[in-house]
Amino acid sequence: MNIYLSTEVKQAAIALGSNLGDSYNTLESALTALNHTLGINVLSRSHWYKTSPIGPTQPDYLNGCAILEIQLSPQLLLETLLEIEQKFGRIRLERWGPRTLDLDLLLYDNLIIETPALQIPHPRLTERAFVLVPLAEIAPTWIEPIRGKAIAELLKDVDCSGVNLYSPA
Ligand SMILES: Nc1ncnc2c1ncn2[C@@H]1O[C@H](COP(=O)(O)OP(=O)(O)OP(=O)(O)O)[C@@H](O)[C@H]1O
Ligand SMILES: Nc1nc2c(c(=O)[nH]1)N=C(CO)CN2
Repeated sequence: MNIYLSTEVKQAAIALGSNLGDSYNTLESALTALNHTLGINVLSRSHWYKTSPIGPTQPDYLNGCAILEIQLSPQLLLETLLEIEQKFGRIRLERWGPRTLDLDLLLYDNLIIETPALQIPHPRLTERAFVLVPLAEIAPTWIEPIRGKAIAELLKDVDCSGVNLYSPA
């Protein structure tokens, strides 16, 4: 892939998830891979959380979020996330089913994008405690541009009972 670096540095928020294989190592390695990508700098990251699965019956997930400084367009950033998913052998058998690595682009600066291939903010961001809990840890004042509400405010509207801090053994 050709990389076109912008001179402007923007911020993006991403979600990471895994519930197949060695999830902790996969998630840590995915963050390292992102940080080693031209045009991406991992600015901050949340703790990992063990979360009850939403969707079909499947193992618990490890979830977390990161804030990236980026010099890539939203489309190139999404392509990069999809490439890293593939690199970590993403296996996905069904919609919302188990996977080795899931990377979602949640927010990009204050942009709203609604195309078939890319929606920002991520359409299910505001309903997912497994995303809002880690995101609120690192970006509580970031305003979700469709609702015009801060992440810490959106967190108040979801049930966080299935989201627990994870400490690696
Ligand atoms: N903001 C976004 N972040 C990640 N993928 C997106 C986004 N907007 C659109 N997509 C598209 O959605 C496609 C399918 O995503 P994916 O397979 O991760 O869905 P899912 O994980 O099963 O469900 P969910 O989207 O609810 O997390 C991706 O290939 C990508 O092209
Ligand atoms: N707890 C949890 N549940 C999920 C997750 C996830 O990351 N965490 N991802 C899904 C598909 O995107 C479906 N269900």
